[in-house]
Amino acid sequence: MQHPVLACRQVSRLYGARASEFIKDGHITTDNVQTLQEAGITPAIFNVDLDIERGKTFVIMGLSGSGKSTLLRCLAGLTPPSAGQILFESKDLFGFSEADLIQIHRHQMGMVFQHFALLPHLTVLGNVAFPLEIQGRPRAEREEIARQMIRLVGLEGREHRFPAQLSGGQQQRVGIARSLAGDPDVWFLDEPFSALDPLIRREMQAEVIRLQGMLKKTIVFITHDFEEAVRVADRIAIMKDGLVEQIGTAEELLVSPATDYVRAFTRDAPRAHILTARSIMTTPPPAGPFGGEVSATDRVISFARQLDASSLPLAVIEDNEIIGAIDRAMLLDILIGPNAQAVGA
Ligand SMILES: Nc1ncnc2c1ncn2[C@@H]1O[C@H](COP(=O)(O)OP(=O)(O)OP(=O)(O)O)[C@@H](O)[C@H]1O
Repeated sequence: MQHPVLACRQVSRLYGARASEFIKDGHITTDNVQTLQEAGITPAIFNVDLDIERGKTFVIMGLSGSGKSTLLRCLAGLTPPSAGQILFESKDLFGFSEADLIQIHRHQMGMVFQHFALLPHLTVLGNVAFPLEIQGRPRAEREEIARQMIRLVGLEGREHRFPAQLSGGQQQRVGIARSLAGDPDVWFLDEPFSALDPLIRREMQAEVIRLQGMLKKTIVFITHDFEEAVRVADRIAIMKDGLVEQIGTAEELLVSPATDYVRAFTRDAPRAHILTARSIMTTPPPAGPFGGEVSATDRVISFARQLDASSLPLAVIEDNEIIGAIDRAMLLDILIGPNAQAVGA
């Protein structure tokens, strides 16, 4: 198996005047979060273990204050952990010299934040070319790359505008183009779209998916919106009070939530878009007849109409074999959730 691009090994970050009393030889001296809290310490992240695979989109989710930004900043080499190790390409990220870390930031990592952080006195072209200027590339080369990036995010023709002359969505496109200009290996996006209107937000999510399809970056994406996570993620980590509650695909989180918190977090998820035939089918399948066939990996949304119109169950196929069946009565459970209750009930 390929090594992960980024990994956390027992990573914690503590805040508070007495934090150092609880750190010895690179480890936290207690497993008990409450002990830390009683000493006035905030474990912004606590004993986090995770692997981020190459070319995949890893989403970090959780409510405000759960530790998402701290985790991202540790992964990006911006905030050193109080204990544990961040591995970047299997090497200790905070073991690099400051000069090497600067080179990693310039050449291998790109970042987009919620507030676009564009340079107001530079044009779109100037903003997008800025990281290339820092890299020391010649003017002609950086302008050519910047123009390509501007085209990539659909802002052609607006190269000479200033940030204040752009809408929020357009500004964030500039942020995206700028973060990609240096051709980073890892692309960090910290709630990149939460300041945008819902419609623009969906457009930008589609944009990330489109860019990811073309560029195959490794992405670390923070959001507190599960629907957004479902749209962009390969895998999702759900955080609560500095702890990672569970890591899995959206479907794994829905089908086998590890904690009540994860179950509650995913309660309003768009189930038909997430669940596949495999995770809802009954086995062994009945002898038939069947009203049609679906593949085990098909999402419910793709065959919901066919199922609704069929009085017979659908056969679920894998490797040319019938491995299960789905009937119409299941559709309601999926669409409204098996334990849904009327409001006020
Ligand atoms: N520099 C700091 N000094 C003290 N406490 C901090 C610092 N940075 C973060 N914290 C605390 O650590 C916890 C996690 O913060 P963090 O910003 O990582 O959460 P978050 O999930 O990103 O929240 P949000 O969604 O609101 O951005 C919070 O309780 C926060 O107050």
